[in-house]
Formats: sequence, structure tokens, C-alpha cells
Amino acid sequence: MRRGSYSSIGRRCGYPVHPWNYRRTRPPDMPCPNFVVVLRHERLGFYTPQVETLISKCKPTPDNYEVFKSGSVAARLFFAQWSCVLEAFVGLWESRFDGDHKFSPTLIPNVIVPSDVDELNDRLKTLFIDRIRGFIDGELVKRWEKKLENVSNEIAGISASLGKPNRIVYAEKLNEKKNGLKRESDLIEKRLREYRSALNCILDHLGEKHLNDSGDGVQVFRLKYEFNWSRIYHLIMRECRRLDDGLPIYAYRQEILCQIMTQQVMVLIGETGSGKSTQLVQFLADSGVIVNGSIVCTQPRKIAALSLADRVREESSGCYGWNLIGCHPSYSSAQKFDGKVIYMTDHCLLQNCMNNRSLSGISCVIVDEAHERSLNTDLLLALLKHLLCRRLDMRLIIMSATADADQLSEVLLQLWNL
Ligand SMILES: Nc1ncnc2c1ncn2[C@@H]1O[C@H](COP(=O)(O)OP(=O)(O)OP(=O)(O)O)[C@@H](O)[C@H]1O
Repeated sequence: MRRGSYSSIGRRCGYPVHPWNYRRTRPPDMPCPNFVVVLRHERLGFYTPQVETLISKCKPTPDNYEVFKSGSVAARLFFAQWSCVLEAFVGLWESRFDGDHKFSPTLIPNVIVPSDVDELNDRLKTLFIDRIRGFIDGELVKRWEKKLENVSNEIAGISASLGKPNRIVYAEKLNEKKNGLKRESDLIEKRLREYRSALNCILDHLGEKHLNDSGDGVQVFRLKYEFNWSRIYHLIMRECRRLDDGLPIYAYRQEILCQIMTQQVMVLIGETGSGKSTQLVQFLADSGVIVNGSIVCTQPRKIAALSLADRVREESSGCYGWNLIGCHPSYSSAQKFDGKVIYMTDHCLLQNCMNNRSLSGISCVIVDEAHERSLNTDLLLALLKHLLCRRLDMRLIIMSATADADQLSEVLLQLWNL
């Protein structure tokens, strides 16, 4: 036996002990475990049958466990042996990737040995790298490549038709269709490139070499040195969902990030539903382009601010800490900018701006639906103009679905020259 219970061998060997004292929370008849695997669920709810099934399939079986009927922790599995917890923990992540359950396992050791942490990280690195490689050449990518092939065949067919004598009206129609298909094919290629560069960025973090370059030189994820397996898992899955959804803005992620890195003000125009309001904040928060301070996205209406915050929280579940996506639908003097992304009404930001002229705590302001040109938006933009001169670290992004970018820039210049 490599190690006994925490109270005997763990202490005798002088291993450091995890600050969380399990003796306080474990059931009275349960011996103090050396290792605890916590199974968390992103959504609060009741999942006793699912978690019981998962535990029954866990190999090796835990020495003991607790199942919770509600809350974010679904269960805690207790192990005495390192070899057992290691196999069980890696197995739980494997089955998570296989889609057998939706619980994120976290290991809390009561007895910490650095070589154990290294062993666990090595095993998980191998598993994650293997799965990422699978995703890079997976079914989803093949489906998009097939679509790309079909579009290319269609373009070739139209080019062949255009080579024959045609009536002018018909030739114009064919040309229009060909241009549309070319745009679609470009978009698919760019989306695939974004997807690969995001997964390669995670491979980099895991210390794995890869052949493809990471696009425009912008890191789409800013990952800390230590491995947060749950976060990495959710980032991978969100990339797969993004490719699957095929929102137009995804194809331009690195281009947009490059612009924001180098320019203080940017005007972003995209058709309705292209993903501006929900995706851009996440791109910024992931990439670390906006390092300190919050990213504030203003909306003309409260309902839009609340619904977007909910949507982004749902989409990015597991990718950031708990309260990092917030919403301030109305102004309060006690408001703090402690979230990474905050949706608010333009009226609320204007009030904040009047009371805190330097907008300390905010590093990026996104003014959405700028074409609506409300009085609040215009006043806000006027105040932001002065602020941008003082705060060179600050970024302003003006977004609209319907406006012409040049026309909007012109209006802004006029407004700022007043
Ligand atoms: N609260 C929500 N619930 C469900 N789906 C949503 C929600 N908000 C956005 N979506 C979906 O997410 C996608 C991107 O929406 P998003 O609002 O980011 O686009 P947009 O370019 O900002 O559009 P608009 O210019 O109309 O604001 C759309 O397909 C939309 O249907």
C-alpha cells in the first residue's frame, strides 16, 4: 500500500495538507479521505439518478461517496489510494469527452505530493491532446470540408457555364451567384482556420507541438500557466459549438482582435444575427487583449441587456469564473465593475460616466445598435471622446447592423468635432 489514511501515514510522512478540512463536512461514519473527487454540474438542479449511474460505472469504484440533491456540486467521491483516484479521475474525463455525462471532475487532495500532481497532469495532457487532435480532424471539420467541396464544385459549374455564349441578363445572374458562392466559400475557409488556430492555441498551452500556424499572430486564448482542466474542456467544446453554429463573426475573430489591439476606436458593421452582441465580448475576454478592467457592452433597452447577459453566460458556461458575466440594467451608485463582461443600458453607462468621469474599472466600451442614435448614445460618445484622449489604454467599439461603416464613421467625426 502506497499510502494510508490522511490521519495516519499522510501526517506521519509530513506531507502538506490541503487547507480545506474534510473532517468538518464529511459524514460522521466516514473515515477521512486522502483524495476527494468533486463532480460539478454547470447548471444547478437535481441529478441523483445520473450521478448514481456514473458512480456505479466509475473504475476503480470509490471507497465512499456523497451525492447531493441540489447545488452546483453533484457528488463527492472519496479515495484512499493515489493509484485508484488517478485512474478514476482520468476515466471520468474520458467519459466526459465521450459524452457519457455532463459533470466536471475536480480533484482535491488532502495529501499533496508534487510528483502525483505531475503524474496526473501528464495523464490528462495525453488525454486532452489526443482528443483535441481528434477534433481537429473530426466529423465536424469533415462536414464543413464537404460543404466547401460542394460550394467549390458549384463555382466550377457556373464558371463552365459562363465560358459558353449566354444572354447578358443570364450571364449577370450567373456572375452574381458565383460571387455569392465565393463569399460563402471564403467564410467557410476562414471559420475552419479560426477553429484550428483556437485548438492549436490550446495545444500550445499543453506544450504540444503542431504543424499549423496560429493565424494572424493573435492568441485567441490567454491561458495561465497552471492547467485548469475544466476550463480547457469547456473552451474546446465552445469552439466546436462555434464552428457548428457557423456565425459569420467567428470567421473574422483574429482580424477583429488585431484591429482592437492596434486601434483605439473601431466601427464594426455586421448583418443582424451575425453574432456581434454575443460573440465579440467573449472574443475579447478570451484573448486577453483587454487585460485589466471590464468590457462593457451597452444596449438601448434593458430587456436586451438582460437577455444577452443570460445568453453569453449560457454559451460560455465553464469558460470563465462564476460571476464574470454581469448585467447592470439600471444605474446604482453602488455599482462595481468587477465582472469581466458587463451588459448595461446606454443610459446606465451615461450615468456612470457622469459620476466617474474616468470610468475607472472599465477598459473597453462597446456601443451596440449605434444606428439607433438615441440621445443617450450621442451624449455617451461625446463624453467618451474626451476620455479616450486621457486614457490611451481604453478601447471603444461602435457596432451596428444596418449602418454603412463609412457613413457611421463620418457621423462620429462630425459629432466629435462639435
Ligand atoms: N437570448 C438569446 N437566446 C437565444 N438565442 C440568442 C439569444 N441572443 C442571441 N441569440 C442567437 O445568437 C445569434 C447571434 O446573435 P447576436 O445578438 O449576437 O447577433 P447580432 O449580430 O448582435 O444581431 P443584432 O444586430 O440583431 O443585435 C443569433 O443567431 C441569435 O438568434
